[in-house]
Amino acid sequence: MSEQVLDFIRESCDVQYFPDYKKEFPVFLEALKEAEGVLGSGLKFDAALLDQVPKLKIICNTSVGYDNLDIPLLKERGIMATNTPDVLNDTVADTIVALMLSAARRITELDQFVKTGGWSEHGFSQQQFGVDVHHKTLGIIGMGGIGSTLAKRAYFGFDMNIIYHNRSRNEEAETTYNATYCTMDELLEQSDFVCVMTPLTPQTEKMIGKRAFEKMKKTAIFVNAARGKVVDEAALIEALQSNEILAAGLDVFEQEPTDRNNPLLQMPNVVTLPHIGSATAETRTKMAQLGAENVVAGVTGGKLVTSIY
Ligand SMILES: NC(=O)c1ccc[n+]([C@@H]2O[C@H](COP(=O)([O-])OP(=O)(O)OC[C@H]3O[C@@H](n4cnc5c(N)ncnc54)[C@H](O)[C@@H]3O)[C@@H](O)[C@H]2O)c1
Ligand SMILES: O=C(O)[C@H](O)CO
Repeated sequence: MSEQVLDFIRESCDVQYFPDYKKEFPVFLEALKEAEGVLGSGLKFDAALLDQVPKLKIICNTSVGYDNLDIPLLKERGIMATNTPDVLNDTVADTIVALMLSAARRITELDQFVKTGGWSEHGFSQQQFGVDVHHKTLGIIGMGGIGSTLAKRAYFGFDMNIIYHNRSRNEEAETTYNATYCTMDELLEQSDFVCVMTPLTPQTEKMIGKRAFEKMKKTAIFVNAARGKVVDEAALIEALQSNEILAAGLDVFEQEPTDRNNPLLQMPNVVTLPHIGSATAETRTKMAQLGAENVVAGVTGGKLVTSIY
């Protein structure tokens, strides 16, 4: 949270700032007991915690995903909740393109090859060729804000054929990026790149599992920048180990931070990132500012900018 954003909130509210609330949870909890609003990322409130914070009117998530929040419980308690949609679409879509390119062109693997002397010792061989991204078929599961921003880059920047699966048709993506709606099975069977971009919900949890990987092409590259739990990670590991798919680009994992012994971290054909989809200085500032506007509105009785319900 930048001083600028904190100052914006301070114009209307008393602020107590915890750069890492988990490290000083008892002090944070004491502050929370008096709080009318809370702003942060990954905050979790169960019934027992809510019982201790009677003045709380609003929880502002500084992320677009809000699977950390128990929405039915918050509604029942009359507590408002907000997230940060749209301001991060471009940055997250850029990250996904980076994962696609890195996995297809073996960028991180070859970076290590050069830096550890492999190139000078052994030279470059055709076994190290990658595969093209341009003119391939990109399947997007979850054609929302980020999915359609990715479609734009893939269609205009890489001449890709866009197919998608979503809860409902996205007419803008169909007309602007020539995206074709298809069933999940059709998408899995036809895509060269499968990118999942849905929220984590009871319906999407482990949505991509053994059966889905079996449906994919053997040459498919799987990219997940949504939430780790949308994928059955054991099935992903198995699919990579048995060459059911070619490679993967992952920004998110079932457990974060990932366990050092997670087999995905040992695979040269898997590109990993530490959940940094939106992590640029510019975008994180926009997300914090949007959260700040919401928290001020919630505490002072104003109109919320991006209410979840
Ligand atoms: N890696 C990161 O840093 C990062 C950054 C931003 C968002 N995310 C994740 O990405 C998710 C999507 O973000 P967004 O801003 O595009 O959200 P969004 O709400 O704009 O889009 C999500 C899309 O998924 C679709 N969807 C939901 N359930 C579905 C289902 N069962 N089957 C098919 N489609 C379904 C929705 O209809 C919607 O079109 C977030 O909820 C968050 O979990 C991750
Ligand atoms: O949901 C989100 O916004 C990301 O995961 C965190 O930036």
